[in-house]
Amino acid sequence: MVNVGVMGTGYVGLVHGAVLSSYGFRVTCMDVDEHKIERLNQGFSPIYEPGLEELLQSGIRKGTLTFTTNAQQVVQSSDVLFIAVGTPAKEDGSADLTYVWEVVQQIGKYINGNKVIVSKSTMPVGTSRNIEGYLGNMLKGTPYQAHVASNPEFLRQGKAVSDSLSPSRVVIGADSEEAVQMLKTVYATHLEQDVPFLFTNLETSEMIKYASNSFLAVKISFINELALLSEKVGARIQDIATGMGMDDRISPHFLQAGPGYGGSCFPKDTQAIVDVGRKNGEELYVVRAAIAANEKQKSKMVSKIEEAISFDGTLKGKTIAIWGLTFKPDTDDIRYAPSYDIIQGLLGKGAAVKVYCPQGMKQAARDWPELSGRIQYCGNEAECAQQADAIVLMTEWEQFRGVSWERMARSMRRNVFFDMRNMFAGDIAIRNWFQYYPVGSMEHGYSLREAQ
Ligand SMILES: NC(=O)C1=CN([C@@H]2O[C@H](COP(=O)(O)OP(=O)(O)OC[C@H]3O[C@@H](n4cnc5c(N)ncnc54)[C@H](O)[C@@H]3O)[C@@H](O)[C@H]2O)C=CC1
Ligand SMILES: O=C(O)[C@H]1O[C@H](OP(=O)(O)OP(=O)(O)OC[C@H]2O[C@@H](n3ccc(=O)[nH]c3=O)[C@H](O)[C@@H]2O)[C@H](O)[C@@H](O)[C@@H]1O
Repeated sequence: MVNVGVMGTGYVGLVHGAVLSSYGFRVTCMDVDEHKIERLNQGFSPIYEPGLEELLQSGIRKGTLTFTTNAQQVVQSSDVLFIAVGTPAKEDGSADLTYVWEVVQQIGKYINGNKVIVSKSTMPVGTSRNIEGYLGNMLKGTPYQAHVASNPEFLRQGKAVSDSLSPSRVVIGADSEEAVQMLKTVYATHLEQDVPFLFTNLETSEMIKYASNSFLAVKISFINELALLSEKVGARIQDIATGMGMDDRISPHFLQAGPGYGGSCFPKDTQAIVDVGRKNGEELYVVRAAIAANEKQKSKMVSKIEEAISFDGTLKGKTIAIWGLTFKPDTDDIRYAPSYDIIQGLLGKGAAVKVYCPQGMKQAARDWPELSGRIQYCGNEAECAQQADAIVLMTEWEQFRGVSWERMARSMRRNVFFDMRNMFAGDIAIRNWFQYYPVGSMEHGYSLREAQ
């Protein structure tokens, strides 16, 4: 039986480790964060991800899943080591590989046999080759070999467990036959399930990851720009997306207009690939435009709110209720969430801001200290809406479907609803109580009859 080590227990490492343990592999997950490891050893998931805690507890019970802060232990007890640490953006947009190199140095220091080293983290092209070179040097004069592979992760937060159990594809970049064979063993279940596999070299595999995320970001920015135009010319963005999506070559996915993409990956990965382009003398104009359009989208949303509710020419004295802080539903992650920019924009224009989010409030209080004392955290949607002039729905949490529009509206000073996700675009009831502003159609001129 193969022993698996995973270094880094974030959204990717933890889910990956838990899923592999459910296939019966003996998995050790390692992290430098002692508090996280302590919680994990008690069977608690440090992140909110549907289905994860059950999987963790089952692995712990069966004895196939263990957690440690000891790098030596994980390196020496594993046949295959997955690197799943963060690769955040630096100030200049390039990927910060500090954590990756910390891990690689630990592997070089403690390696005690032949190992397969697999990058799951998203790393700029050339990084795996550098890791191969570094470990090769470290192992000179020993009988050991480090077989390096790139195996990018494509899971989505909020669906991380199901995406890991049934991935869209498995991409394996490797020159070494040992690495390929090891990964075929680890992913035997996916091979049996006929999940598509792509074998390629290290560089191509690294690029596939950035290419995929950048392309999705381009798609979102494209539809968002058309949404802004649609609001001016009387077209309806959702119907445009439907019409475009009927063409198989375009596909209907990732054409949902909104306040701009966020999360820990699209913003940083688009910047990182532009940086790689520059360093190699190739300006990536399309990706750069997607980044610029995303920034524009967020500031346009602030202007839209300002124009609609500054009946006396200012946002000063207006209270705005923000529903949803996380960058998408079913996650507690607020990294690069568009809600942050919109809150800052509204505060900058003098509005008072109240917020409610089913999962993101603890994180916001911790990670956005500059907002502390400037926004009011609320216990639920109703408390947030109370005495507000407008509600701005930033994240499409399903629980928002359960609210009573009448109750909300009656508790507010004014009844304006900005639906940044078009969650209620087809809902007649909300229009009985609110002046309703979706993204990408000419509301509130969009009448009840048209909505039917
Ligand atoms: N979050 C996501 O949905 C996806 C992320 N990715 C990529 O996967 C990588 C990891 O992302 P996340 O899981 O979101 O990151 P994360 O920030 O949630 O977790 C990273 C973990 O690595 C740990 N760490 C840092 N230095 C370490 C060291 N020297 N040894 C052991 N552990 C260490 C941190 O304490 C943290 O727990 C990134 O490159 C990201 O771009 C890829 C696909 C999806
Ligand atoms: O590399 C990563 O980390 C991951 O990044 C994204 O996954 P994730 O960030 O979890 O979330 P998405 O569902 O892709 O959404 C990203 C952002 O785009 C926005 N979005 C998405 C789709 C859409 O049509 N419109 C839109 O505005 C979402 O609201 C969110 O803010 C990719 O979808 C994953 O395949 C990839 O593995």
